[in-house]
Amino acid sequence: MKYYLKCIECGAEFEKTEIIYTCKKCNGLLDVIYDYNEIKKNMDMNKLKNEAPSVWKYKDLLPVGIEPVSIREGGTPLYKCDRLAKKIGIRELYVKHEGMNPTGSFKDRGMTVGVSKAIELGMKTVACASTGNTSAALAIYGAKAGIPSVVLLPAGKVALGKIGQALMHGAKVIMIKGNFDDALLLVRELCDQEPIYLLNSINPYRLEGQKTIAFEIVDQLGFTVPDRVVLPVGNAGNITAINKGFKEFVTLGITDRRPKMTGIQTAGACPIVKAIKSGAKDITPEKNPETIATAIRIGDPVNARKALAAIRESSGTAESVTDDELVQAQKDLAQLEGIGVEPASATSVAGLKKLVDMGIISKDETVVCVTTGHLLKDPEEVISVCIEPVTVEPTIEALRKAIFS
Ligand SMILES: Cc1ncc(COP(=O)(O)O)c(C=O)c1O
Ligand SMILES: N[C@@H](CCOP(=O)(O)O)C(=O)O
Repeated sequence: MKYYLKCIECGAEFEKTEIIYTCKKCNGLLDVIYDYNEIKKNMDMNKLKNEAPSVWKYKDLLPVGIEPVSIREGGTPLYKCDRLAKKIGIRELYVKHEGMNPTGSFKDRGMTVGVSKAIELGMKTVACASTGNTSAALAIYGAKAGIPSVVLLPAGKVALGKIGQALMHGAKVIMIKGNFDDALLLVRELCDQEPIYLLNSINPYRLEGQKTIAFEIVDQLGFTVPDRVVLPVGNAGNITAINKGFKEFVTLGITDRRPKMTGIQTAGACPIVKAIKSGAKDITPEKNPETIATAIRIGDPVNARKALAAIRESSGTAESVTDDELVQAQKDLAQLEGIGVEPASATSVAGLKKLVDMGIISKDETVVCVTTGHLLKDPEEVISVCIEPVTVEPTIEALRKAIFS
């Protein structure tokens, strides 16, 4: 398949065989560009309409030419959430639950493509910085591929389940005395100096896997497009990737419009929201991001330039929510719809509610919220925000008392 890398800033083009993460001329972010006419010519519409969704269903739009390193990622449920919609006050709400991926987050979509690409390029070791989920996914796909993985985590700020995954799947886990942004700078330096393949979202190939969320949403809505997609934003790769997916379906003539991309951050870590609200060209990095949603505790999102463009060109918006608001949304998802998510994921629903209350999102819109990670990722947060279980003597009287009084 024909494709190449193109700088989003200066337009410089690079061969698909080059091992680069940013533009060699201006250091801008890179995009993967395909020959859409060729893809269109060879597109199997019958397969597209009838095969069950999964990342590799869309392999004609993915930059991998080998048998992929896969553990059946994607094909996550799109739930119609009428009780939650009623509580928020909108007509039609869906939740795309990415927590149902093999490692419990959307990162698997990126890593199945990213680690496959590493193998195709002949790389022997992979690495990332992570707030947790990226490291879990890298460890698992590295294990499946049979190559070592190195993960740098901000010490003391990663949810337990994610560290457990990275350790058990055999990654070299290194705690950095700093935040995620510090860890990312460090791992970029390492990968520039050593033959280690960087698989954070600055790697344009990894983001290609994540655009399949858009393809699946269209697929699962019977080849229609929602008015709006709302999702959490941290390092800002996912909102960029999903927007690219929707754009590609329009380019290929599969759909005829795109949803408004709406990014949600927390009040303690919201550089993208501030830039959108002020109309600034760039973000101002935040030095000390802080939030209960450790997955998006990020002050200097590396994909900010792509994400700001995605939000603006899709006529979307961005909003911040408090930790209290996201915990309430996490409970609503769990108790009204049976959808268990980690704190960062619940920002999508909290943000939707806030934007509906503010009158910015119309009650008549069809909205898809993306819930990015599973509840079991962060059991400590769950325990800290829920009522403690009661302990009773093993008698029917004590049991009755505990239940009925
Ligand atoms: C659970 C979860 N939700 C949301 C995000 C934010 O995604 P992105 O960094 O692509 O903006 C992340 C990671 O950053 C995450 O782990
Ligand atoms: N939440 C992310 C942080 C950024 O990872 P990225 O590689 O997608 O930029 C994580 O899980 O580590």
